[in-house]
Amino acid sequence: MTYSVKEMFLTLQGEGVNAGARAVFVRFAGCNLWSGREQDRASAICRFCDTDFVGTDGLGGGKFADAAALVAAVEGFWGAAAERRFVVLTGGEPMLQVDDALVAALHGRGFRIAIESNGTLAAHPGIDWVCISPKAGSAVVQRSGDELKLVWPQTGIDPVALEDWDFAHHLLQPLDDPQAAANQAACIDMVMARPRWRLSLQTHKMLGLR
Ligand SMILES: C[S@@+](CC[C@H](N)C(=O)[O-])C[C@H]1O[C@@H](n2cnc3c(N)ncnc32)[C@H](O)[C@@H]1O
Ligand SMILES: Nc1nc2[nH]cc(C(=O)O)c2c(=O)[nH]1
Ligand code: SF4
Ligand SMILES: [Mg+2]
Repeated sequence: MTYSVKEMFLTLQGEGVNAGARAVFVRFAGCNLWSGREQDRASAICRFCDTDFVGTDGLGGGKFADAAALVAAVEGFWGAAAERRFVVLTGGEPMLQVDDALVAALHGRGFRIAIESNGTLAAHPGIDWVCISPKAGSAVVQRSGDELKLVWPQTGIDPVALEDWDFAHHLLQPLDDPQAAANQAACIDMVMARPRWRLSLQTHKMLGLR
């Protein structure tokens, strides 16, 4: 199938348990919880998105005719080195496009595959690191994985109710909005009160990385 990719880049994973790891990011175009148009934000299910995922016009983006073409581009960003090949599939909502052919082709070139997903679609079973970030008002079907990364505070979600979801790590990531400082304080308070959770910071934003 043809994959629509907004942008692709080599950076450090900024968030979550893998923060600091060198990774190729593939940002798929499109999401099922917001059109991506500002005029639709107030009526969207997910209203706090910090990302432009509309179209295929970003750096490294485009339409890739098949999995082999997409993986060749990923490999181009990574370079020849064989050690610890790591790709993060994000978006937009990557599970709208990730399929058997892409997972097999990435594994065939030695990549460990992580996904950043809103959890409303089942994660592909071949993915090596599943990060799910639930959104209030959506039906989360993927309730197991490697890390649950809740953007917090978020009206309509109680973190305590997510503590028994089957994830190896439960993370709170401060909502990046004009109240960022208060949001960070709220996350710290929650982690101090409930040690199941730990703090995830968007370190790429602090470092000026993509
Ligand atoms: C842009 S989303 C793409 C992947 C997928 N659609 C999702 O929501 O998980 C990547 C990550 O950024 C987080 N995120 C989006 N907007 C944010 C914001 N304003 N502050 C903090 N994290 C945010 C999401 O919750 C998710 O963990
Ligand atoms: N460096 C970096 N780390 C990230 N972790 C999750 C991201 C995302 O937008 O999915 C992201 C991103 O956009 N950049
Ligand atoms: S689900 Fe993810 S990509 Fe979609 S609007 Fe929300 S944060 Fe953005
Ligand atoms: Mg991001």
